[in-house]
Amino acid sequence: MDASKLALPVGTTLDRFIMRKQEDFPYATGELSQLLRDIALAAKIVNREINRSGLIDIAGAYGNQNVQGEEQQKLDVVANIRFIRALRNGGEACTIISEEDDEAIDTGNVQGKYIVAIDPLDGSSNIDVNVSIGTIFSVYRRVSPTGQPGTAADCLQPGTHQVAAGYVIYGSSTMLVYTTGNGVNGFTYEPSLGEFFLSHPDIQTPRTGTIYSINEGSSNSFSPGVAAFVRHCQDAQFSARYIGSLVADFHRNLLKGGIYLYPATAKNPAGKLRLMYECNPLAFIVEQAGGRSSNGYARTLELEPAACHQRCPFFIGSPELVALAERFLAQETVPAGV
Ligand SMILES: O=P(O)(O)OC[C@H]1O[C@](O)(COP(=O)(O)O)[C@@H](O)[C@@H]1O
Ligand SMILES: [Mg+2]
Ligand SMILES: [Mg+2]
Repeated sequence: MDASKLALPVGTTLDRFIMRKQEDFPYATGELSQLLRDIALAAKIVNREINRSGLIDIAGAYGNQNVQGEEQQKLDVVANIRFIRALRNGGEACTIISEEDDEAIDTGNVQGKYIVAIDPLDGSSNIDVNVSIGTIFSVYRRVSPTGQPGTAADCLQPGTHQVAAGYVIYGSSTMLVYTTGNGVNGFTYEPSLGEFFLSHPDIQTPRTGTIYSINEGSSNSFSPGVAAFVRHCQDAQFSARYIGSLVADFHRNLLKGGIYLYPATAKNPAGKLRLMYECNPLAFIVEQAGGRSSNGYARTLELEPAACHQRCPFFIGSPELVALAERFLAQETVPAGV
């Protein structure tokens, strides 16, 4: 009997993978690696709270509205506290842009070189009904000198300046998927060992697919181009899949091929999703996996942010499907201001 068969390797931990990747960058100083570890630690704690959210008094509304005018759920607030605390204690982030905070947060880490934009809990409408939810994060290097708090210029950088981006999906299993601009890798959480293990190396998204994800409840106010594209998907007998948690819809389509669309609608004339901590990080990931992302006209990563919580229309997924949707929109007259 080959003894090694008795103790099969458990795999590559996230920590070890981060360290190995750091070696790819001769001038790396370990700060970005530490920041990614800080995010992973907070994700483990939030995962524990999500898994037992039905048992502890963590369900339901918190009783406040965030800057978006959305009712904050208790888990939105808990996740926000956990990630901010981990990033503040970790010392690498000087400023945090969070969906749940009106203003950018000065962490006090004046030597910190990084800005983190974060959606602490994505898919809030699905929190209390045991449907997959997530966390989305984006990392930029500051442009202002260290030794002082981060500035507005540090916060409002286009997506092309991201040095890392990722998401955590709290689903049937918990996964962390991230990129530092060197491919996309996915790690599955093993709760009994408290470790993320490499489970999805070098993710590549299929060039096309037969899944489309859009809230058809808003179809009355879809632009003619969006309506025509949705009809095309229906005529082609694509599968309509819409969980209502961006992270979960994006993750499925990333692995299987497909397109997620959140266009401008009467209810959300500028789109619903936020450029800095929802669209840019997922656009960085999808492009690193061979996919495509735009606002229907311009590449998401090249959009110039004017405000931390600005929204934008979002088309993301398999490159051929997103390009096709853009062609349908191009046949429309371009609405003013897009
Ligand atoms: O209910 P709608 O309008 O379809 O919107 C669903 C979308 O809104 C979101 O819930 C917005 O994110 P938050 O939950 O972080 O606010 C996305 O996850 C999801 O894709
Ligand atoms: Mg969100
Ligand atoms: Mg959120």
